[in-house]
Amino acid sequence: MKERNPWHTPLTIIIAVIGVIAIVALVTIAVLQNKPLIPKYKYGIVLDAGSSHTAMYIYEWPAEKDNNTGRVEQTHCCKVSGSGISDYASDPKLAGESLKACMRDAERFVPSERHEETPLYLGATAGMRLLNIKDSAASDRVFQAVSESLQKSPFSFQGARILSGQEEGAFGWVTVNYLDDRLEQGLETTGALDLGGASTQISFISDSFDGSESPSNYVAFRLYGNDYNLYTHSFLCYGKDQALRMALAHQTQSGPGSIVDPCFNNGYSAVKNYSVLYESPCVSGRKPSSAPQTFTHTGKGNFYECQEVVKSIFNFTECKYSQCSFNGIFQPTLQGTYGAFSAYYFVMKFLNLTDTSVPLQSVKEALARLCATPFDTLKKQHPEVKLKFLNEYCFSGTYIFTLLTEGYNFTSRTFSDIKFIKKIKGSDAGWTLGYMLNLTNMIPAEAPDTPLLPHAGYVSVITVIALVLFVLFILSLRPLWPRCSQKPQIV
Ligand SMILES: Nc1nc2c(ncn2[C@@H]2O[C@H](COP(=O)(O)OP(=O)(O)O)[C@@H](O)[C@H]2O)c(=O)[nH]1
Repeated sequence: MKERNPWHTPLTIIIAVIGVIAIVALVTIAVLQNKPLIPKYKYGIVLDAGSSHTAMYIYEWPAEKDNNTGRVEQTHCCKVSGSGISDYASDPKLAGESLKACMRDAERFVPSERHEETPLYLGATAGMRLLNIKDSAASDRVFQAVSESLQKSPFSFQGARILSGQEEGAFGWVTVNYLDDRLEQGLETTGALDLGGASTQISFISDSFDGSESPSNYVAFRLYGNDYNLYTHSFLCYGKDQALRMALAHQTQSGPGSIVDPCFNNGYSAVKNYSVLYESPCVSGRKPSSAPQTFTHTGKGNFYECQEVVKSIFNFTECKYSQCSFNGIFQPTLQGTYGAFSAYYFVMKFLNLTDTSVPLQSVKEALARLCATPFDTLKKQHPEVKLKFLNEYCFSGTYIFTLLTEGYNFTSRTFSDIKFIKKIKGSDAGWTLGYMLNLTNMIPAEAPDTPLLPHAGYVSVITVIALVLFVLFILSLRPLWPRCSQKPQIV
């Protein structure tokens, strides 16, 4: 006769089934309870109304993670066609019209059920700062027109305003460090170098700076439980387009009918209007009293001579502080690494000079070669590059080199601390993300509480504990285990 399996008693089978059901239920509940919710995103839109153009950025973050960092990402960027809003001073309505195509784009990228709650900001930078200096009524009319246009969008329009240079510098620094996850983790921060069309910003933390020597360059932050004493300065008129105006103004002081410019390649020639050149407040005070209507601008392409012209737009001597960058502006000792973006990136990328491990002398030599290249050859070498940019690379490269080395005092040792960047983890480097994070209170002053274990770790621990409990439970029933397999003992 076949012997019965001693485990096949009704009691052990019932215990095993209940045990398995209990474990499955425990793990299922743990997984469902703690599973991140189906990603539902929230959105924010920032329009960067720059001097040369406007760009719209859409950011998204998981709805349930408002207070965590490293989670806000740029999902879309739309370049507004045409020029910057400050160029519409004579016809402000067109400034509002120009934004419409990108706003329609935003309606497609942001799910319609989120439209109403999505904040929409417009921040204007140095182009509008200059228009405001030149004609504040015209600047108000431009803001009126863009605000009316944005109010018609389905988003929650939060206003249009000019950012101060200090805000532009500080928010650029926040963006770079946020995207690099340096703020939440309390890591050493990286400085931010931003070169726009009309202004340039430098922002960094220096141990030697606590704000006492030059309070106007000081911004204090408390982020994720850490205090930061940030040095920041924005140089109005030292963006690359206004710097070029100042260099041309220097060369046309006497009102000549033509100039031969070492910062433009040999073979370049254009007729330029005196009144257009001198309309900017950066140079308007220097307009020659007698000059023809136009002048012929031709190039001769010489880096070393160009550097002399570029140096003439800086004042390196005046300084009432312990140390200065230029124009009598205090700057503490450079420290740490730097992310250089916007026009720094465009120009250095074209020049193939984004690798800063090359010696400064090699950068100089590359610039000397570029400036010495005849313009026709340059056009043949780069048929894909827009002429308005190609014309100016000799000037722009020389300007960047001079600004960094003579202006901010980067040396052949510290130059390699600069990284020329466009994006970090898919989001553009610039002030817009930092601006939105600040306005939506998305970076807490204190570090948020974090769960003891990550989700996967939590589920594993629960499963292991459940199994151990089950085994212990079975073992505790040992007295009930059938003993029929034991041999009868002989007494
Ligand atoms: N070489 C080059 N320059 C660019 C490009 N896009 C913009 N720029 C120039 O870079 C400068 C800075 O541009 P941007 O960061 O948009 O500055 P903003 O308009 O002042 O905000 C301006 O002089 C622009 O004309 C590009 O694709 N290539």
